[in-house]
Amino acid sequence: MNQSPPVSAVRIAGLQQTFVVDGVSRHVLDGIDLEIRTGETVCVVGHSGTGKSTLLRCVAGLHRPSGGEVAVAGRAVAGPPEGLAVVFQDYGRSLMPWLRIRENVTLPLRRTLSRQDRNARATEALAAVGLEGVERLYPWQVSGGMQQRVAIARALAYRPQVLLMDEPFASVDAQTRSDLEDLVVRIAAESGLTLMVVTHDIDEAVYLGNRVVVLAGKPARIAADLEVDLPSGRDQLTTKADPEFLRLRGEVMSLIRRETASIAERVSA
Ligand SMILES: Nc1ncnc2c1ncn2[C@@H]1O[C@H](COP(=O)(O)OP(=O)(O)OP(=O)(O)O)[C@@H](O)[C@H]1O
Repeated sequence: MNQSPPVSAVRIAGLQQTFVVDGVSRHVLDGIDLEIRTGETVCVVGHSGTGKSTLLRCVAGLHRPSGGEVAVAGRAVAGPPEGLAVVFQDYGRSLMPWLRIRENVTLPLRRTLSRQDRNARATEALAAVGLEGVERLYPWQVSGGMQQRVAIARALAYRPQVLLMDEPFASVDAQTRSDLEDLVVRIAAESGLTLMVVTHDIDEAVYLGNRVVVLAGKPARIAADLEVDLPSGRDQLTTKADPEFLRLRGEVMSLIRRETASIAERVSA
């Protein structure tokens, strides 16, 4: 049988991004080529200010690239693409405090689904993130970790094919962070979602990812694109003690350290 090759969920080719602020131009991304296969989780790490969020925002259609191409599910991105959802770090700003949790989750579905279908989706998505029974509360009546679960539920209720997460767990405590990481691992395995996660945390990147992409340089390029060859049933204790986890973690860390050292050299020169 003649099968056509699967379309990449995300395809980035020759991406350039330059910002001009007060007449001063800053070249942030230089020729980024990246392909994310359907169902894959790709984590993007790099030094602070390297351009990780800029890359994610180009995929989300929130920045217009200065050059190159971005396509989601085979379609060129010219604005927020259909079938794509984003979870940002700051749940405090992404949830509407005057809406109950159920209404926050159903908000993006108002134009497309009946009230009954929206509510069914919300119930299902809130259950998927372990948040039953809080539908009628307001976001400020639940903990920070629960608010971030609501933000994830809202993204899931939309049933995206591609989910982008920008430092999604940076604002929660360490225990909540590992719970949310496990939640994402489970959702990715069960739903077949394609995930792109931007994170500062190297352990998190290796734990969540099928691949870890390291951005480095000014302007930034892809310094490494590493396959994570760890068993899929990941677990905070056994996976993080696996020799392959420790090897990859060390490799990513040394790439980022090398970048930090070269920044320090440039500053002192
Ligand atoms: N809209 C914008 N206008 C001008 N400059 C911008 C804009 N967005 C980002 N930048 C600049 O681009 C560079 C990369 O920013 P970006 O937020 O993508 O980095 P990052 O790697 O995500 O950083 P961090 O890890 O600290 O969040 C920074 O120098 C930032 O000031």
